[in-house]
Amino acid sequence: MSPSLPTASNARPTSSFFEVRTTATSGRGVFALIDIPRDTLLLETSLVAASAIYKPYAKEVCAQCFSYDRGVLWKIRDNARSVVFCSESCQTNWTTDMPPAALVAREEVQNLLARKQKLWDTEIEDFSKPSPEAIDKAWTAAEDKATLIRAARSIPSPTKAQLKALRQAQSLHPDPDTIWFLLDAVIQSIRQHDIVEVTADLAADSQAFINADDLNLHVDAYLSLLSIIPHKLLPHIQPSLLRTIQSRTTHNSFGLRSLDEGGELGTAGSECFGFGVWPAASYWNHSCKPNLTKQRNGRTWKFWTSRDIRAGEELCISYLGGDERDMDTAERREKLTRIWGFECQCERCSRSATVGQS
Ligand SMILES: C[S@@+](CC[C@H](N)C(=O)[O-])C[C@H]1O[C@@H](n2cnc3c(N)ncnc32)[C@H](O)[C@@H]1O
Repeated sequence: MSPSLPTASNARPTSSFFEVRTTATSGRGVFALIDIPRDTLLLETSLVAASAIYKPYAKEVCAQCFSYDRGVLWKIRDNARSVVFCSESCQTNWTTDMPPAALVAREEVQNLLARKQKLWDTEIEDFSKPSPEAIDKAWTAAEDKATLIRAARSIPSPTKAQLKALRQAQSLHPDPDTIWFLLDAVIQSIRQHDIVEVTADLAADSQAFINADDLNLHVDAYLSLLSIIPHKLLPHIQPSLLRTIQSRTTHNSFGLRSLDEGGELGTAGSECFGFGVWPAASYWNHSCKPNLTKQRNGRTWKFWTSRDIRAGEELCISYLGGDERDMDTAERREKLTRIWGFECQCERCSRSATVGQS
């Protein structure tokens, strides 16, 4: 019997090629169960927990397949929902896949953002991550407001305090990238019921916010969503969902990049116009000498062996997307620590740390 390709539709991937198990230094990793020849397709997954296209690219990236053509504006537009498409079939697929209330929710968010013309500072200078206690405190305070807002929107005669909380939430200036990402998490959780459990299994970051402002942006986006989206979606906007997805994003995101330029297809040498979380693809550890290559095709990520693999070897991708080839150990470690927040323990780095190679 030939090894089966996992579908990885709704759980930690299992396959006759590999298994997920605990490593000595890097949490869980994926290990080959058998010898695997070069160029073998090991995993194909299109299950996305949430994704976002950065605001400057909103008219240049297809909302369905993430196609990007060097800044060309796509002509098929749905301005009311702030999405563009590279083809009519992408528009049809995107629209058909959306629950009707989600389409209305996108309109409400777009209306809100169009009214609030705040210019967002992209230069981040403060990198003091809030502690887990500060994060808990902020969400607990938000929950008190959320209870009032939910009541103001749901009961026939809300109290003054409930109406005040609703008005305050409606006057917030949510950050576009944050509110679109959180709304997408809510929409995906409606479309795929077990996505929260699947995402919760991923490596968590207890300090997932860049700084206190970033934490506030998330809380504000949560309260804004509660204050404007259709009633039908209110029960789906739960802090547990938003906190789960947010705390998994830093360790498990894949950059959305143009597919047409240098380096490994879909990863390096290209512009990054957004990001997303593909849970089944989030168990590969990083290696500075990877034995897998990855490629995105539309919403699907595929992973292949880039050389012959022996049973028992760990299967790794490069989080540096090919840049690792031109960097020395110190540069690689610096970049992985800065962007991904871990000190690389891969074989190449560990060897060079002991024998002084790059
Ligand atoms: C996408 S997850 C990979 C799976 C993860 N090890 C787990 O247990 O779920 C990325 C996280 O794995 C760990 N990791 C991945 N590659 C590593 C490496 N080369 N050295 C040390 N830690 C690594 C880091 O904590 C990183 O944030």
